[in-house]
Amino acid sequence: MKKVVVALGGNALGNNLHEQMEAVKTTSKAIVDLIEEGYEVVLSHGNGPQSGMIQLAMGQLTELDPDKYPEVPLSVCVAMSQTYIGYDLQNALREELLHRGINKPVATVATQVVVDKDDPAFQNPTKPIGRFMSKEEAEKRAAETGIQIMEDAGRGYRQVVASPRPKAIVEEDTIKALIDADQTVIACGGGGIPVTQEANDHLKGAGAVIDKDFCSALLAERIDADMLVILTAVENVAVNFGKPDQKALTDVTVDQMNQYIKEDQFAPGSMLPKVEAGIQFANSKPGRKTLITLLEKAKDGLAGKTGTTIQA
Ligand SMILES: Nc1ncnc2c1ncn2[C@@H]1O[C@H](COP(=O)(O)OP(=O)(O)O)[C@@H](O)[C@H]1O
Ligand SMILES: NC(=O)OP(=O)(O)O
Repeated sequence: MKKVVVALGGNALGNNLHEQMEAVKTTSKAIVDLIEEGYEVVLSHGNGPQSGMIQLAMGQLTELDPDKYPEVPLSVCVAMSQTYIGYDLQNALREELLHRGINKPVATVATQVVVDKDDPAFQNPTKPIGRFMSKEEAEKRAAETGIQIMEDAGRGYRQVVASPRPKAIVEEDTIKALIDADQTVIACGGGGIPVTQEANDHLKGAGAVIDKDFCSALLAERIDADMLVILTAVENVAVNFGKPDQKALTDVTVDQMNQYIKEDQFAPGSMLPKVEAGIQFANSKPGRKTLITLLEKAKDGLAGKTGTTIQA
């Protein structure tokens, strides 16, 4: 049986609970299609919009009464987003599996991911989170609250936070045990809850949002997956993206992708981390491949009919 890690884009999960509950229905159909095809699927997901939404909501409580509601660290907002999204996803998957007569338990693992406290990313925030804003609104919020902002792939302005590289998955053995028990696992949501290793076995929450594509690549390596499948809002990675001569990429080697990176073909904070994570996984062992495509095209992409495939 082919083992695949499917990384689901946070921007495809909707901007509120209602949108998310609708989105996970479509997602579940696409994922159960793969399970029916015989793939062993491990699911991860983004949380960019959701972690920002939770941080904003928690911040409003603090503004109301800082003594009663002290500031909630970003690591806790990420933990909340894992359960907020995992809960909806696991319920929708459970329902879709049962409707198709497949008796397969689904579980979300609250996953902590170790980052290096000296990671230079802590000094250079690049991860867009929360809602999209106009330039004027973003600049006003930055001046009022001290947040850092960045233009996000032609879609508007967003807050940016530190995004250190994932080094180790604390709950790796739990995830493997659930896979071995033939359960469908949702893990490393939102790139994992960022923690640093401290003295006396203590794990301390870090103020960051790990890129879920890098974390999914690490997860895929650690569970010895055959393929990393990154599902996002475009069917193909493109060169000259957004320009009249835009060209979709289909089968690309790691060397070609590295050349395109040198040419600045992929936007930082959106497509660049996907391509870099895809290269990392494809390079980690002979035969491993990464597919980047649309959620609705996952089945066709795995059948080699569409999407962008990266291999060494
Ligand atoms: N070269 C490129 N090719 C395709 N898409 C690109 C490229 N550069 C930037 N993008 C943008 O990246 C987006 C995917 O990133 P993002 O929305 O952050 O991912 P996620 O689905 O994980 O939330 C695409 O929808 C597209 O707007
Ligand atoms: N954590 C993360 O990478 O989320 P998005 O995919 O939603 O940006």
